[in-house]
Amino acid sequence: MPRYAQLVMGPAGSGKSTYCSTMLQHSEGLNRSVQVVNLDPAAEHFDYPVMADIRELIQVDDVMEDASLRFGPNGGLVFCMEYFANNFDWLEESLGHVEDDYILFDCPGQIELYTHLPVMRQLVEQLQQWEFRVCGVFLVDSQFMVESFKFISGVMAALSAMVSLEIPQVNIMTKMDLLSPKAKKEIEKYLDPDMYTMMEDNSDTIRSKKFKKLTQAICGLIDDYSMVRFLPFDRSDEEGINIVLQHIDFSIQYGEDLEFKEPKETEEEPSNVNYDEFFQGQVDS
Ligand SMILES: Nc1nc2c(ncn2[C@@H]2O[C@H](COP(=O)(O)OP(=O)(O)OP(=O)(O)O)[C@@H](O)[C@H]2O)c(=O)[nH]1
Ligand SMILES: [Mg+2]
Repeated sequence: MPRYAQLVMGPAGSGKSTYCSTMLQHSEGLNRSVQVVNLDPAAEHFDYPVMADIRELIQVDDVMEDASLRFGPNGGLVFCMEYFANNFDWLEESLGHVEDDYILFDCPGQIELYTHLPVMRQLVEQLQQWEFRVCGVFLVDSQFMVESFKFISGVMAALSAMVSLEIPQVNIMTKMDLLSPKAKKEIEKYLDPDMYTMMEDNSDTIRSKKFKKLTQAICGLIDDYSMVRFLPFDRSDEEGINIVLQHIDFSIQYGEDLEFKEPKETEEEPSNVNYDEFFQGQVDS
């Protein structure tokens, strides 16, 4: 039986932990069993119950306090993640093995983890060895995507995660509820972008010829290969959350091997009781 995982990634503050707790609640509503693992050794608070927490293995504060290491917060986090990569047996033990496992991994926000450090790729390879089908979920804050140059850098960040992890990836624009109606309209063009038009709209602002050419080449590459698309995510919109979940499920073929489960009987009982009472009433009268 395959197991399923979402690797929830993205820059600091992009909404990863909120996404995990929203997705967890949404899945519970669908009667689906989903668990969350916190992989952020610097996490201070999150509002979901965890199946496992990396802070039981190692914490950034402890690393920073260590006089022989002398790390700051960023170096400390990288150290923690490397320590984690050398101790995957901790994760194996914490995960156990439940039938139809579906696990969300809430990852740290340091962008270098997804661009050039090997840790996340090692994690993906390890999960695949444990029979997980892994989907990368890359979150970007929609507030920072409403201008085309910010958008291009968001696309590049998502793209570097895609290239370095080599797994299916769903890109998401978070915090859509915070956008004004005007910005919401504006952002539609970024969800399914035409990179050529976007580049032309802004080519006057690029002064250097070399940069103009480079931006043109990057935009062309992204457009020609349909490399990056974004799905909107509004934590209050159940239908939208479902669309995101369907895309992810599809990319890891979730559901194909599932056996049919009888619906829970407890939900049926009250209506049966009412019928019984109704018919009893008919007989009595
Ligand atoms: N309005 C709104 N706020 C959100 C949404 N998602 C996240 N936030 C807020 O954005 C802030 C950061 O969210 P987190 O979920 O902690 O982001 P994160 O990516 O886990 O942050 P780090 O782990 O520090 O990298 C919090 O104050 C959240 O309440 C959203 O969809 N809508
Ligand atoms: Mg977080």
